[in-house]
Amino acid sequence: MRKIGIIGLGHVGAALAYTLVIKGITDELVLIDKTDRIAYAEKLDLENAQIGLQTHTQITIQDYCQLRDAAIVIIASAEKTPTSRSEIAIKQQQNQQMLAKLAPQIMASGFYGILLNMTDPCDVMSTELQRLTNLPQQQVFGIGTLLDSMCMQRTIAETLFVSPQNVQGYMLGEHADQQFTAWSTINVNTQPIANVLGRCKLDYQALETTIQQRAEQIITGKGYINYSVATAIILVIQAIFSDAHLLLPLSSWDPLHQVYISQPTLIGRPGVLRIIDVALTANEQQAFEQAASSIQHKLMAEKATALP
Ligand SMILES: NC(=O)c1ccc[n+]([C@@H]2O[C@H](COP(=O)([O-])OP(=O)(O)OC[C@H]3O[C@@H](n4cnc5c(N)ncnc54)[C@H](O)[C@@H]3O)[C@@H](O)[C@H]2O)c1
Repeated sequence: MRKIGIIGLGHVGAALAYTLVIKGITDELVLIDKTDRIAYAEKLDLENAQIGLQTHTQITIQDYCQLRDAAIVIIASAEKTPTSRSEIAIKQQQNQQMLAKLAPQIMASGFYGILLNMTDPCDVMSTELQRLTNLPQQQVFGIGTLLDSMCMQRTIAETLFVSPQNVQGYMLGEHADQQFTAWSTINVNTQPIANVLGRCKLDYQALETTIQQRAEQIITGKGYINYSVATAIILVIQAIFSDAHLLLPLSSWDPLHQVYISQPTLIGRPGVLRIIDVALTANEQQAFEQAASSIQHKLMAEKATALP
């Protein structure tokens, strides 16, 4: 039996629950939100939706004990959707306090599966979540720059008139605040992007700006991102269930910097299998170091404000 838990049934959690149900990816789904009526309404709506499906998903709500034998729990709870990426930092303290309440309840159930964190600031909160649950680092990670990398694939694909699937490579660093396009990792139609851009005389800086603006435009436009992020989470869930050994830019533990940071991460049934070292250019390595410092700084600021 495949069992998944979702904590936080806002825009992301609800879109994810719907996608899991209509694709028949999980046999059991545990839905938890701080508001009972939201969880109850989502259960009824998803149960009605199943009348038109050939698959069945058993849905239970508001019961942390049900997480005991879940394979994966997705943390999609937040105090309030940030309306801009800069607001994410302001929400950090509230979200940290929220995770401090959730984590003991998850662990009290006897849960020993994989925790996938969505809550922003993603790298900081993933670090916190591992500390709070004390689960092995292999079993805790965040969505990191996966969605941002999808934005990069789409932007480059549209510019060069190719399928986004023909664009491989990563956005790395700290999701939202200090993320960067690792140009040296990007191939288009198997060619290094440097060759392709050189031929088309395209400007890296202009392209980087368009990539970075893509997610921001969605957030300013409708106030949140849900469909694309739900798809990104489904990709991770299926890689875990099928033990795919898939390489994705996720927020995983970096022993050198002692933080979670978005880096190329190999995913399979146990969770993180290993981090893949990519040869970055000197500038990209510097951007990665800055991202690590930014995450460390936010964690230290959090500790300082937590003191009595
Ligand atoms: N990394 C990414 O690419 C990415 C993309 C989209 C969203 N996000 C992040 O995902 C998180 C969720 O986004 P959203 O748009 O769904 O937010 P939202 O505000 O729509 O939903 C949050 C939900 O969490 C619930 N909640 C709050 N406190 C809770 C608690 N203690 N226990 C259980 N539930 C609780 C709220 O009731 C609400 O339903 C945010 O932190 C957002 O920034 C990350």
